[in-house]
Amino acid sequence: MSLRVTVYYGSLINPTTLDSYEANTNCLIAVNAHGNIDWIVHDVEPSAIQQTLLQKGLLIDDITFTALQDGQFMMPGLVDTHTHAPQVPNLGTGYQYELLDWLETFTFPMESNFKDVAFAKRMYPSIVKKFIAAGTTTCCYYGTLHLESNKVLAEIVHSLGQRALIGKCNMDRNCPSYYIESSSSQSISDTQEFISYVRSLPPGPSDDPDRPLIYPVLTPRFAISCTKELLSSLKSLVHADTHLHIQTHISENLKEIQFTKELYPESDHYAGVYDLYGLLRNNTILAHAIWLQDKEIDLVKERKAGISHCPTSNFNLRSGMAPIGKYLDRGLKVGLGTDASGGFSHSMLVAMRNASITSSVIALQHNPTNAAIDEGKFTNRQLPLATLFYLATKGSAEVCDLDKQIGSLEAGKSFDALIVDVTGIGSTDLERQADVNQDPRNASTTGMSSHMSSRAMLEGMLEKFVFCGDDRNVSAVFVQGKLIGGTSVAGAST
Ligand SMILES: Nc1nc2[nH]cnc2c(=O)[nH]1
Ligand SMILES: [Zn+2]
Repeated sequence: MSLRVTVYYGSLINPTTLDSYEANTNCLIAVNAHGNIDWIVHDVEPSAIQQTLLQKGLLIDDITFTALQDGQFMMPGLVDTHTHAPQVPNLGTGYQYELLDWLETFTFPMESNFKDVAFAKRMYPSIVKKFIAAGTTTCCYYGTLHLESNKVLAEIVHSLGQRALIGKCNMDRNCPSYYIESSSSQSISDTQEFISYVRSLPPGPSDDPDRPLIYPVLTPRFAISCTKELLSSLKSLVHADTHLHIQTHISENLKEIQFTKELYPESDHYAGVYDLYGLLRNNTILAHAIWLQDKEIDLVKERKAGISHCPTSNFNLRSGMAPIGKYLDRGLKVGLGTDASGGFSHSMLVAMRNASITSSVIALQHNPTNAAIDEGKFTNRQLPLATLFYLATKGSAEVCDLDKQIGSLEAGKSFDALIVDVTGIGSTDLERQADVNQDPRNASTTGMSSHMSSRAMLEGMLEKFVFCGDDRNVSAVFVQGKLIGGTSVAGAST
């Protein structure tokens, strides 16, 4: 990376709270040589750019300057809080089954292929590139149970420049004989080796060990697939390592919950099992969480663990609809996950759409006449665009306990960002809006757009991207300041 400061100029859409975001035109964002954001200034007219740079101590000749084009805006990168890299070859298949049969029939057979390291080396590069092309700058990956193939996954993610949490699955019971760990002690020693391996990878463009690209994440697959002996060992491991992230599945499917109850009669509920083994804390990511009881919600909140809402998968496997509005009103941290291949898409845009549909169906169930309701801000209501945007970025960063560093574009944070280009999505009106957005002086001469504020135009652009966009609209993907993907990159492909 060049030692020069890079300055981006254009529209910026940035999440702020659960139900609001900033949308500003003519923003300058300065990114330093380590890929961190030095400063952001809003509403700088083109004629004032040089003066603004001078005030910041920069000469235009000393920087790399990139101006966004009409129809483009910057936003923080998407953060996928839950997906399975080795299941991507199965995308779109197997949805005639519910969770436990689906695991047995489709998922374990596919994952077991990754025993072969050569297979992992062949498959993982294109899998990771798919997530990058979709605008996912940070991804929480489940790997398989295989130590060496998980190292391959970590190496590939690292070399492609994506930020990620990567976990080696722990699973030593209730799995088929061809895909199960030989003992809890083997599971633990492989896990320890994997954690050390990931932590020994170079930090990446930041050059800062406190901002690594890849984090290890402890990954007990779910309570059903772990013996108590294994969970006890994992407890000691997490107790000794408070920085270690944890991810697992919880309360996804009613048969799964029943089986968990039978295996762990000593616990009051599903969340209680994980709590008993010290697995609920501020850096724990709990995937699905569809059927949490009230006391589980309280416990998860008290432990500051986060929920990964995986609505596409929840529909496909007919697991249920997570009451995300209720969780938000109860103060839980919530992010979104694609959960490939329970989810049929690697794209967080698809997760956002299905989160919207889930909330709409819940709203219709509870309030079919759309009467005024008085149940908190989000409970039983359709989630607005601002909330979907927040969940996919800042909310997901909170769930990963990385919100000090990523999730929004702010001075001091890493420049993990997208340049989105919405020209060509659906409506020529939008292109006219985009023209106006770039130069407000055009507003009086551009048909229907003339009465629209730049805020309204940017809202329209974000909405179009979320509901109608795809990889083709992701022009540039930056992680820690480095351009790692997007359609603007020569040879970009998925
Ligand atoms: N959706 C989903 N749920 C799980 N529970 C345990 N393993 C899995 C998995 O691979 N996918
Ligand atoms: Zn999953």
